[in-house]
Amino acid sequence: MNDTNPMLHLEDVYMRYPSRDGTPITILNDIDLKVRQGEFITVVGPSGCGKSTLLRLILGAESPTEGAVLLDGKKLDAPNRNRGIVFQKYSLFPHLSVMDNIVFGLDAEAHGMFLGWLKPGQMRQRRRAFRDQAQVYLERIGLADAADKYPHELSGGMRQRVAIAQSLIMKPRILLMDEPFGALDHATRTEMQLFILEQWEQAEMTIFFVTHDLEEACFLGSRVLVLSQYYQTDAGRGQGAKIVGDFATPGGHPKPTDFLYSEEMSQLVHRIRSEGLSPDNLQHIRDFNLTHRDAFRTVNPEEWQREQ
Ligand SMILES: Nc1ncnc2c1ncn2[C@@H]1O[C@H](COP(=O)(O)OP(=O)(O)OP(=O)(O)O)[C@@H](O)[C@H]1O
Repeated sequence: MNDTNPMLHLEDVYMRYPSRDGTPITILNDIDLKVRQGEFITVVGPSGCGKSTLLRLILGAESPTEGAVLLDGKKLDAPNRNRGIVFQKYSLFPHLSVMDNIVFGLDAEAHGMFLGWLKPGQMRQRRRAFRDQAQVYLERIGLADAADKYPHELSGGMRQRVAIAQSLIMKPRILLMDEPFGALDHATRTEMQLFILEQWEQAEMTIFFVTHDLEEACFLGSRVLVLSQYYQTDAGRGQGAKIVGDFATPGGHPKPTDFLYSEEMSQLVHRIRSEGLSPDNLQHIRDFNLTHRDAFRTVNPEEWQREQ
């Protein structure tokens, strides 16, 4: 990686939120992360450790309490078309057709930029051009015949395709995906994994993809980041999450589908698990080796202790 000149640099980032009694709680603790253009970064870690917070910082929806998020060496501005986001649910407007959902971002942007000086005829022409562009994306996502349908008429997988197209049409440099396939059944999920790899290849984007599924993280990512708040430092027990693992995935990228079932992949999953996380077994940040089976699902310390 070109570490000296990364596209995105989270530089010594701390994120703190006020707790109920007003004292600040550290969520992200000194995150330093350099990312180059075109990486497919998957992010795993215990529930509540700060994965979505990390995405919000990269989106520019929030600013770090300390440190900086730099894009091309400059402090990140407010969210804009350079950075798209797809959530597990609720990315679509239920009252808009598939076509209008996809066109929405372009329309909103044009409305903000051109209102007041475009003549009605020009606006109509521009809108037609947007719809033509959306049609290209509809074909790309295999939903060319669904332009006039509404989200409630679509399956979960189809809805997520539309949500992805809604982001892609803005041609973002960075696509942020927060457990986008978490609500899908196994078959649809596999189909969507191949779909996003295809889109990533075609659009040459950088992707951040949060998931609780380690297999998914290893299959999709060119790089897997492990974020966790369970660690010790020389100063005592850690506060807030750090990046405790940063793995380049083998198998080339995008990987052949049979990588999903390969020995190489199960070794990587095992390695991440064994260098992973459990609240009961705090390790020094230098030598993580935490092995609870649910480490990457739910590790709320009280819950975990109750389960034992
Ligand atoms: N605006 C906020 N104010 C206060 N606390 C917040 C705020 N946003 C997030 N948090 C807290 O920050 C922590 C990290 O939340 P975040 O949603 O980033 O974790 P996560 O790893 O994405 O969780 P999950 O895996 O469950 O989706 C949580 O304890 C959450 O309650």
